[in-house]
Amino acid sequence: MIDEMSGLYRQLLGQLGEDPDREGLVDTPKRAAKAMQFLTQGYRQDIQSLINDAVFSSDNDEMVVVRDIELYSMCEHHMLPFVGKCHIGYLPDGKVLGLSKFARIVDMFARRLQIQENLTKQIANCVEEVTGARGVGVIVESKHMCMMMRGVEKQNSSMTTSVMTGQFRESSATRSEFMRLAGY
Ligand SMILES: Nc1nc2c(ncn2[C@@H]2O[C@H](COP(=O)(O)OP(=O)(O)OP(=O)(O)O)[C@@H](O)[C@H]2O)c(=O)[nH]1
Ligand SMILES: [Zn+2]
Repeated sequence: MIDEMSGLYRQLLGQLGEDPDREGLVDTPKRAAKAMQFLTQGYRQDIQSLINDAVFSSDNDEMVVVRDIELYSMCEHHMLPFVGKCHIGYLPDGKVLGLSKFARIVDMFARRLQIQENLTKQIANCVEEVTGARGVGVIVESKHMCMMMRGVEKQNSSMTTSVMTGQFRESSATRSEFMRLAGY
């Protein structure tokens, strides 16, 4: 896969008017292919091995919030990065998830070609499925390079998306508690 992708990057360099054989670029196709593979590794990950049974029984049924998980993804329209943070809250129902797994779930979905709305929903659905929670809230706030480096070239706008399920959707008190704990 790396070799084939390197070939494509080499062609791309040629299309850009570059000389792929000049000193600075000799290893670039391979590096770019490896980088792209890393940035899209979410396609090749499996949720079961990622969670690795790190779901623990607990009789604490109060809200858990993990905030400020940094997020690097790429938009499916331009294949340019969008960068930001994600906050996840859930109401456990007898089971809690290992803390690091929230960040792993975010990365698994972020390292694919995405739109932010779908990414937010996929994270929420996954946390809900894995924990069997009474409700899940996910907020993603990010800046899109396709709006900053090109296109409308707006440097200061950011996009916030949220998905609330179960009790987070039904109860405004639960939602408010989540927003407060997430720092809003
Ligand atoms: N809703 C949403 N839109 C996104 C996201 N990432 C990129 N976009 C938008 O996708 C749209 C694609 O619009 P097109 O008109 O097909 O593409 P374009 O000519 O490159 O658009 P401009 O960016 O306006 O120059 C743009 O409005 C982007 O800002 C995302 O995560 N969510
Ligand atoms: Zn884009």
